[in-house]
Amino acid sequence: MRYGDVTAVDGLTLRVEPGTVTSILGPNGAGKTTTIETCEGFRRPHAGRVRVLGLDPVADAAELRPRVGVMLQSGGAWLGVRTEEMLRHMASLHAHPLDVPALIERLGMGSFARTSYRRLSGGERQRLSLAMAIVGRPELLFLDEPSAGLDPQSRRATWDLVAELREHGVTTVLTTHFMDEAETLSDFVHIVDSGRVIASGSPGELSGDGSRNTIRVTARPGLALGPLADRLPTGSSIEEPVPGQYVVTGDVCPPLVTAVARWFSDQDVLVESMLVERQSLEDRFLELTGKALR
Ligand SMILES: Nc1ncnc2c1ncn2[C@@H]1O[C@H](COP(=O)(O)OP(=O)(O)OP(=O)(O)O)[C@@H](O)[C@H]1O
Repeated sequence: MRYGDVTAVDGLTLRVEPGTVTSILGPNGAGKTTTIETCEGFRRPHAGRVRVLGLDPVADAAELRPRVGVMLQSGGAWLGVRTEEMLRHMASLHAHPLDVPALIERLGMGSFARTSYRRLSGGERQRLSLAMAIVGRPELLFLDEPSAGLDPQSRRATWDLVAELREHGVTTVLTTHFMDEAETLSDFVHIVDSGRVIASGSPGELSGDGSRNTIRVTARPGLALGPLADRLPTGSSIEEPVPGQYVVTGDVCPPLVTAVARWFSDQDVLVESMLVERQSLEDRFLELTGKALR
């Protein structure tokens, strides 16, 4: 996908399994929104093939519309319309919509049900957009930064809703900058940078994959580490950054943990504590995409 000279999405390949929650992560400008909008049929790809529920999002838009829920990054409602009115309108476009008052109650929108869109706060608009996306009981849901600007309560309510929809077999594809959101909600995560997928997997696989997992050992200070360093596999290292605190860095696997424990035992040193620390999804994200601002 290009905008003039800018190639926003560049040979990106990803597949979403039915009934799962998939998160697309990436720095600002990575191409997430463009990807999602292409799947929603709002943009026609310049090259490549996009299929949504087996259909072409542009050519088969009429067939897809009732089956797909879309939450855009910006609004989707017109300024003068009241919250409940907008939801009732959306519901009227679908054959078997959710009950509007129940949805308003479920998403805590009662206090602004009669407020016009123009007067809604950013978070209230977000909640209305989410409600608009799900009121038609979609099979597939696209959520572009669903919890941006939400307070913690609304964020949790959004997470609960996505998890509940998943239990009912709904497939969700979302973009987010919140790593905890991706970690909590997703079955699969795709990290996108410069219009391409650069890493994919479950949140556990992605964060566990990294080279920055550590074993932290507390024991008698000042041990000579050379002999242990010699026993460690290539790519691992050990240091004592604080007296009595030893840190082994590398591909932390069960044999490495055993080797480290055995070495301390061979020195007749009592290990006071030993902790395996896995890097977080955020650590992995920064490792893959770099720390420079975009
Ligand atoms: N309408 C447009 N016209 C020109 N360039 C655009 C347009 N929309 C997006 N771009 C450019 O395409 C690239 C990808 O943008 P996109 O909005 O898909 O990124 P994103 O990953 O969703 O970013 P963010 O996290 O900031 O929302 C960026 O370089 C952006 O400047």
